[in-house]
Amino acid sequence: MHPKALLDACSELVRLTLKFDHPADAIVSRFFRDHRGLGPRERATLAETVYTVLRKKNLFDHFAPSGSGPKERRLAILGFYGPGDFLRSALSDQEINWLDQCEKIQPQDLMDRHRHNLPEWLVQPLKDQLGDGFWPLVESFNKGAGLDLRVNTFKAKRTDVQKALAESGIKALPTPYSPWGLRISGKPALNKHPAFVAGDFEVQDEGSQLLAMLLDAKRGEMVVDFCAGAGGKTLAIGAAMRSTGRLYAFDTSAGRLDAFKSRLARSGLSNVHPAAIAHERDDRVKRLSGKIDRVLVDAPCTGMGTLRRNPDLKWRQDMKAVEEMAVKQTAILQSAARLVKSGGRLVYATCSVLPQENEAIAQAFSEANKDFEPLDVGEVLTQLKVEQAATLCSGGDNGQCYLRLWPHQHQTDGFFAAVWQRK
Ligand SMILES: C[S@@+](CC[C@H](N)C(=O)[O-])C[C@H]1O[C@@H](n2cnc3c(N)ncnc32)[C@H](O)[C@@H]1O
Repeated sequence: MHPKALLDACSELVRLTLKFDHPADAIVSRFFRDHRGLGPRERATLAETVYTVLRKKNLFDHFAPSGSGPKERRLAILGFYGPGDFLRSALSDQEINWLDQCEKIQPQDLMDRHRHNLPEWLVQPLKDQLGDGFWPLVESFNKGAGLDLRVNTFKAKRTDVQKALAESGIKALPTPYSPWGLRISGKPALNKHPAFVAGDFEVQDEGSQLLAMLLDAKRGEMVVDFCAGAGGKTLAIGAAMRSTGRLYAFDTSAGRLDAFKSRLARSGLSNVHPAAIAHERDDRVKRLSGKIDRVLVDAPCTGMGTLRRNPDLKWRQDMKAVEEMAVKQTAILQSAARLVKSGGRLVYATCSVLPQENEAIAQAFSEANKDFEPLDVGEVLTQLKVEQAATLCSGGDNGQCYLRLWPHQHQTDGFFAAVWQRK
């Protein structure tokens, strides 16, 4: 594609994304569907340009007024993903001049808001928790995420998948904490790889793998993944159960559960039972009350731990959304807890880094439900032979009460988890 045409396409995609009426990944996928002639490189340029604009929106909004032409074009120029010469061949002299001026500005000459590129409502909660760690977190949010795989241990061994990938020229190293994980260098296309097609691995962040591990589901048990969505964690739990027992995958979104079906077929698991529920107090939930060995509540959340992948989320939410989410999370956790039988385990998890969606929900639940005894996540992970488990945790007397993963410290998305045992 000619540089001018590619820049025009980038500007159009930036315009569509900045309406914030749909998630950015959905808008990008739709754009690609509507423009089937785009090649892989052009798609990469388009997607990365849009994501850079979303990541650095405060900074680019600060630079844009000194340029000329439609705003989305100025933003696309600033965020353009590709060689500088290629971009400049699409620009007017005036635009080249402006871009040169913008690129000369040093980070130390900028105001904090233009450096952190976060909405104000999100800044203080992060600074309060992290202190000096705030800027390293910001840096990792602005870099994009790596690529982790979870080996389907029901079908394959981690070393064998690693070898199969190496034979195709894909370098994969064992993840530091999850015994199921491989971390890939670069972003190779994997969905046609024979090992993927055979169901030997799934793409899954190492943090998500650790959440599924915390459930410690065993062969033959009755288990519920209460907010199963597209089933990422369900598959990990089903494999841990060696395809035995019964694993219910509940979700209020029938669409997400549908998307799960092809992954489930590939996984080879026969113990998973997806079921759409109307809400958390659905009759199906009532019928299973007190009968379940382990329940995972991977609650809907603001997703503020996933800003490396979903930078649009920070612009599409606010404190009011956090408060509304907390009400929903409390209700779902309370309802899901009724499923757990005496001696059974309950895990509450989010991919948010905000205490309002995490510690606050867990503490309130512990106070209101004295029959649920909080377990130290650090101890649970140590028993599961996860290396350096204590460094993944925070809270409580020994700092090991909750799982607390951070992109800048653990190279995972931001995750939280709390674990209880019913007395
Ligand atoms: C964080 S996502 C789950 C991701 C999924 N566990 C995975 O690993 O791929 C939260 C899910 O909760 C579902 N959800 C929202 N409200 C719910 C409710 N009241 N009961 C059950 N699920 C709900 C959403 O549809 C969404 O799929």
